[in-house]
Amino acid sequence: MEMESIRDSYSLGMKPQPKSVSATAEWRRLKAHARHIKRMHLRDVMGDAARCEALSAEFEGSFLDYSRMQVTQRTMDLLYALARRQNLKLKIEAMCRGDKINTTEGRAVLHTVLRSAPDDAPIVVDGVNVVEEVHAVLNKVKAFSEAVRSGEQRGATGKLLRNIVAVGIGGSYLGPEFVHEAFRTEQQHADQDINEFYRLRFLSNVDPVDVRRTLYDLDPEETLVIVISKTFTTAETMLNARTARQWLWDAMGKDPAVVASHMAACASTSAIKRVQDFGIPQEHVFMFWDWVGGRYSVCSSVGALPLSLKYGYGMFQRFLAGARAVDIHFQHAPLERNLPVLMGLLGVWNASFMGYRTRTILPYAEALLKLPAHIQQLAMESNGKRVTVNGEELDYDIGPVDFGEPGTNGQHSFFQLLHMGQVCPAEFIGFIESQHHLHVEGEKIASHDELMANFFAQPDALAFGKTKEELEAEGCLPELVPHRTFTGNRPSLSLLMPKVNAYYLGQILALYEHRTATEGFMWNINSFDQWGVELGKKLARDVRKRMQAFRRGKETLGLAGSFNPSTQRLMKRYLEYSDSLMRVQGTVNHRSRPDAPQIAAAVAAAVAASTERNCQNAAAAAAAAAAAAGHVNGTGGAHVNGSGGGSVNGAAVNGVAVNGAAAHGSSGGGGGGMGVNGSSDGSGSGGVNGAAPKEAPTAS
Ligand SMILES: O=P(O)(O)OC[C@H]1O[C@](O)(CO)[C@@H](O)[C@@H]1O
Repeated sequence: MEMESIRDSYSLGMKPQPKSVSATAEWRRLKAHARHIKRMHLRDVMGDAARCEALSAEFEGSFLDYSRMQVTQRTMDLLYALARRQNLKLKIEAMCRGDKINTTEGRAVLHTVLRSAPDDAPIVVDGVNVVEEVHAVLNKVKAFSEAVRSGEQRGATGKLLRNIVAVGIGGSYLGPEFVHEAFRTEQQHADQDINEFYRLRFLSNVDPVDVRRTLYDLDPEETLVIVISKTFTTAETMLNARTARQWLWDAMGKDPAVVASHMAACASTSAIKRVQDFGIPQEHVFMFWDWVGGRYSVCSSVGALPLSLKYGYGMFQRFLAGARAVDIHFQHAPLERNLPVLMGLLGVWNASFMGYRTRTILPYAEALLKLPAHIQQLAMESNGKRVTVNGEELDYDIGPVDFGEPGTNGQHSFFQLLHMGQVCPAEFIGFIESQHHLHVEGEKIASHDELMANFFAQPDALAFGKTKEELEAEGCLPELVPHRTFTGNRPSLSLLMPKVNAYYLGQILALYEHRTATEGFMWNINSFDQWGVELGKKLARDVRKRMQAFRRGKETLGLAGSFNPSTQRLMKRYLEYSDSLMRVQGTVNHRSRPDAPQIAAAVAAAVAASTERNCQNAAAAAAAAAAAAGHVNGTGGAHVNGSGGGSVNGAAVNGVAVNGAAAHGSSGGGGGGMGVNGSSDGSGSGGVNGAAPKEAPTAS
């Protein structure tokens, strides 16, 4: 469909849009109203019981109180008027029926179908009923996860597959991880010993430290690696996937049965050829679709597969049910009673009319430790835009910077700024029931009550502040009064939910997905593409090519004409310095934990030497240190093995890989450990626990 016709179909039946929403009368009224509101202080209106009552809404036991937002009923009425002007309800309907509202990619946006019921009315995309496709995949996930958990599906050597390693990044990681973090302590599953038997880990960063941390203590024969990538092209994910595959091959041989038994994939239909080329059999491929954005994909096989393997499919079904409940609420509740719509309108009010450029998410539940990170990607990759759906520059502020931490930890991190720095609207999420009841004998208060005392107190501290007069009345030293005055009038909303279980976790997920979409619809932007992530990836490809050429000796360090002087200088320093360090060979023995101080000593020695601007000293220092360990290889480098260890600056460096140490089957005296290879020529020869690279040192 041509862009024009897609846009026309999308705007079918909608009021004609002015050039910019900021040109509408509704927008101008809100702008004028904001000037009035800025003269209001929350401490002057928070005593109005009728106002507090009016500025709240409830859905299925989840209670939203937004009376500490800098709004009045008039504000909300003006926001509802703008929502109607912006055809908000029609846009929600268009999204949920499968219109191709992601106009720059010509795609529908149908993450709601991921939690549809099997007998829901068909939703057809490009001639296909996607409801049927969704349930075919969910059934496949159910069958596979049950086969693995029952022991029917085992590894290549017959062992149970108890370790699940999910390889993915961005939306192929952050959503599943936030849910995993919450499920881990959810009592309903914790009682099931079988869930404790399984270990779920996420390998997202291409940093070899993430590889090591994820794999170091796992038995490859007991491990199922799931490669999660919509495109199956993301550089970080694919290198980590090849690394994990090599790790499996190192342990069990390069037999196709190894990948067939120990790897699976979640990928979009357009990536199927790449998945097959990687060697993963079709029965282990769990599709999702181009009409599911990465940051909206946790309800697809992206979340379903790892979470069902770890917790059982039933848990994931309850999670989907919670999300579905909010989907229905979002589509049918009136604006004034619609929780995600209210949160979205308040987001628009704060960003576009009150001028707040940041927003903090504060779940008062440690189980939601990873929720802020998920919402960061969801909100900022969706609404961090600069043009409208029609490509016109925005002439109004949108998309705040989102950040957050669980309470009460956040209070000891950035609350100083929240109370006395720039104004940053806060979103407090609290729960009536804890996942874990604890009242220590002799303590006057149960731990969850202590947590929730802060959930109730902090919003008032932000809203009311503490005046100069109050401080003086308390006898505050005059010279401290300016430093201890709290201006207050800092907006927040409070969401009080029953508990963190699978169902309400699904509700939270959908609440924020639909809050994000509401903001985008109001701002007239495309919340479902992400062109902004492309340029950095392309430049990294250029740098990668030059680094590989240098490592292969085909590139002088001049790098002239390729990069600006700053990048050239930085790359030159990195490449020279790391090249010298690579003569310090060691193996990473995944089964032994190099001591952090020892690593620090090794690197400190190399850094100390390099500050004399002579990178050769780094190798000399490291070689001298390793010589002290009695292992010097033929190439003048130093081999510090995984067992006897060596010494660098007096600290024993035990099994430390410094910047791409070559690896080989044995870790010297360390017994059958593994090395993760980045061999000195950068060619990656040998791989994880592979044959020693050609220039690998041999322990004397
Ligand atoms: O699932 P893929 O295709 O590997 O993409 C991973 C992530 O990279 C992005 O495309 C850019 O961050 C995200 O939207 C996506 O979730």
